[in-house]
Amino acid sequence: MTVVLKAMDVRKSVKRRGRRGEALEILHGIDFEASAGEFVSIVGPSGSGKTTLLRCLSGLSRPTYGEVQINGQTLSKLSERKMAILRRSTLSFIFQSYNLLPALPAYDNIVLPLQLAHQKVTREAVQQLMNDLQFKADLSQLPAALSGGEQQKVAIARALMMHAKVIFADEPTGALDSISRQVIFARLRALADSGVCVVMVTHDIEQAAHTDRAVILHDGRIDAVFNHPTEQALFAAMRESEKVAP
Ligand SMILES: Nc1ncnc2c1ncn2[C@@H]1O[C@H](COP(=O)(O)OP(=O)(O)OP(=O)(O)O)[C@@H](O)[C@H]1O
Repeated sequence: MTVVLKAMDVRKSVKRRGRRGEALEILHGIDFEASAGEFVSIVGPSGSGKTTLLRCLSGLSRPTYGEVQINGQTLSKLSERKMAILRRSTLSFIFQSYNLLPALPAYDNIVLPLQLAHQKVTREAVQQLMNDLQFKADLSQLPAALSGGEQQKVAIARALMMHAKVIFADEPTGALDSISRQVIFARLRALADSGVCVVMVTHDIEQAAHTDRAVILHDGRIDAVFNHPTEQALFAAMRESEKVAP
């Protein structure tokens, strides 16, 4: 399998407010690899650094130390322009907070990245995908008129339409009912099976157990890695380091 994503000794510090700029290290040296066709989950307790890691891996945030490579390109060495091209051509993001543009109807939110990347898209293709995702609302609505789950589906559709080679997803099904959760998860699973590299942050151990590899994060460090994880193994590992109540 071709490695498409590689992180070497990634550290991330932030400046703490009101503490004379004192730095707080959130990630303490993360090594990570993911290949084409691999579905990797990142799990761990709240505050363990999952979102921070995903942002560093995806180039949305610059590590303080160490480096991230996507398709052999070191992100910190890319110009803004080259990074923008890489984002448009190769990467897709599903954010925890949806990141929809409030002034644009749902449909426009979905197709905007495609239009920016000069890719063709038809209303039928978008409607078909939304039907598959069991999106029942009107695509001409503004995000504010949609429920949290519907907004999440719009954000997911926007990412899926891009035909990206690497998908970064932060709690992509957090706002969804259980049927929708399964539908979206199955979609991501199928994309990975077709050769896409999917990296997903999740609190859902059941879902993580259906990914190819689960990385457990604890206090900004990788605590354990499971290839072909099982729910039992993941729960045991989380308990082991007192991350979930027994
Ligand atoms: N910009 C920032 N300034 C200060 N602290 C931050 C900043 N970003 C993240 N943190 C802290 O770093 C830690 C890790 O945050 P992060 O959001 O990565 O955790 P997480 O594992 O994704 O949590 P959750 O599961 O709750 O989403 C938290 O303690 C958070 O408060």
